Amino acid sequence: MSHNIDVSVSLNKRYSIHVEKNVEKAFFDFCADRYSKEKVILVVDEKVYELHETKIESMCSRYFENLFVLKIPQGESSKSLSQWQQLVNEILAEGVERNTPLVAIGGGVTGDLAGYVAASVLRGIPLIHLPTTLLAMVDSSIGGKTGLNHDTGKNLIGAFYQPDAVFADVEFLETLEQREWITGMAEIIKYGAIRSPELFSQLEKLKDNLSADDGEWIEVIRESARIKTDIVQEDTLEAGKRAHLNFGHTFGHALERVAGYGSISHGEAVFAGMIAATYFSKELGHPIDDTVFTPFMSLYKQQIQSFPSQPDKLIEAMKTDKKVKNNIIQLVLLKEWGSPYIKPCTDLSKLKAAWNYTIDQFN
Ligand SMILES: O=C(O)C(=O)C[C@@H](O)[C@H](O)[C@H](O)COP(=O)(O)O
Repeated sequence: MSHNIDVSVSLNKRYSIHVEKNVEKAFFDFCADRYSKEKVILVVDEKVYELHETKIESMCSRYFENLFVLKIPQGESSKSLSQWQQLVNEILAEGVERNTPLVAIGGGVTGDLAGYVAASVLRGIPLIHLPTTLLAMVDSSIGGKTGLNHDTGKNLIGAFYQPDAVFADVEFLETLEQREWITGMAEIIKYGAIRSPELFSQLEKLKDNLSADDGEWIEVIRESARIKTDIVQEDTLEAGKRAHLNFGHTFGHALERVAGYGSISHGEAVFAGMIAATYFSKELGHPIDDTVFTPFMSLYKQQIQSFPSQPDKLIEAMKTDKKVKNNIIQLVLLKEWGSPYIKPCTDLSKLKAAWNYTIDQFN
């Protein structure tokens, strides 16, 4: 039985997400059916390359004759215009054609940056995601969002650009640091909040066993990918429902920016953002039992060294969110677990109260 998850984003764009241990054969078969074997561009996180050079080279050179490897520094600061420009310069200097594929190998930063590079070189070259972190496997490699950060806000530059395929090889998770597992778990908790609350108890069991050897992790990754796929298929360009995937992010992106990109990880910020959004939902009278966050709280608290404690500054940062309409911040809130909705936020005192509550939880 195939475990692939098929994504259909338009009449002429469909692709598969493979989640399995060792994707080498699937990757070979896929490429052999589609691309010239002459050259492939690999945009790879330098730390991932250091740890997995043999695996990456063996996988890619099984089909491609020339690997053009571009390493990028680890961390959020790589999602910058200057890093994008450097990659574009190197690719154009090397020489590529419109059917030369680019493989993004790494976490969310690598995928977002390399995706935007693939979208812009020659107005678009084929893109394949090889996510190596939990977060990239369950979220950022799916759905075609690419992005760079700007001084004025997170992910403010980018395009929707769908990959030809996603190969999530869970063997990469064997070297994943604990902080990265925790970061990825936040997006799974998000899927629990907006769609499948049963994920909360599944994740609670798995949180003390951070190993992809556990088949239950693979199932949770597949289930998360299915949820994201369902939503993206319904609303590929985020005209409506897709914004629900932003639950916790309106707050989280503001936190990342005010704390300084990288000092609080994306997942840590999203977890805190979900606490703020849940508090806000409860203040509006929605009956939500927020003790589901309790088992995870200490994991996130121990990672976040210094939590920004200026609610006004955080609210200012929320005003550059991409969902802002007519100068009004649009929050993703919950009527109950599994039932998200968009709420224009006109009451800034409630927003401040949500921030103050969240700041208290982390100090
Ligand atoms: O794919 C989406 O849509 C999401 O919103 C998923 C988010 O988890 C992800 O972090 C995304 O990159 C945030 O996008 P943005 O549009 O808020 O920048």
